[in-house]
Amino acid sequence: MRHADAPAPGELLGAHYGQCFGCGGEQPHGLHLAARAGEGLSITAEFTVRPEHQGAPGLAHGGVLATALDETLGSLNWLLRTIAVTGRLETDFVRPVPVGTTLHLAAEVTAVAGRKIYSTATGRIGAPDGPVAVRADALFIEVKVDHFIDHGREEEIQAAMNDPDQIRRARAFEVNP
Ligand SMILES: CCCCCCCCCCCCCCCC(=O)SCCNC(=O)CCNC(=O)[C@H](O)C(C)(C)COP(=O)(O)OP(=O)(O)OC[C@H]1O[C@@H](n2cnc3c(N)ncnc32)[C@H](O)[C@@H]1OP(=O)(O)O
Repeated sequence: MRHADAPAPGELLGAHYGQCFGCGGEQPHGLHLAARAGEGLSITAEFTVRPEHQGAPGLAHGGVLATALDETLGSLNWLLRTIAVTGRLETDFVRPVPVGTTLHLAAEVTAVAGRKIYSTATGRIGAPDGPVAVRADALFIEVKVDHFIDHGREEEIQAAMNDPDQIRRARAFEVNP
């Protein structure tokens, strides 16, 4: 179920953590992916491929495209208000994606079973109805916030926990404030 406090359809989610390689504004080479809440348990997002994202000359690196899918799929957890991490990400690379392309991503939750959240995403070239370049099926696993506190490097964990902005602090860990 979509959480009662989930952002309204059309609302931009903003970065969940400034240092996130997928969405954070403080990562100069990051994807700066912008995700927006959709209807039900769905998300749309956009990401423009920059020269620092290349694999082959003039083309996006496949791992970067997988990151864009992972980040979009991970954003679904904000609609559920569930803390979860990627357990499995199965990716199809259908078309090469040139530098300069804006990839239009769409993701939705397909099922939830206990701690397991199943979801799927596509990335299309140039427009929301453009040709499909990438797609992925994912399994996210719900975790406690201790997952990050126990495994994350101390200095970043402390900095995130000491953030005086309650909403930003909660979102760094994807916790319901
Ligand atoms: C200051 C810092 C702030 C940081 C703030 C971050 C906030 C977060 C926001 C994220 C925003 C988005 C960003 C993108 C999302 C990432 O990229 S997350 C990062 C990448 N992922 C990881 O690092 C996860 C690493 N893996 C793990 O920690 C552990 O393997 C997991 C996933 C927690 C699972 O371990 P576990 O809790 O012991 O669970 P376990 O009992 O083994 O499995 C539970 C169930 O899942 C199934 N399962 C587990 N793994 C798999 C698998 N790979 N395949 C199939 N089934 C599996 C099990 O079979 C089991 O099924 P059932 O028996 O219940 O039917």
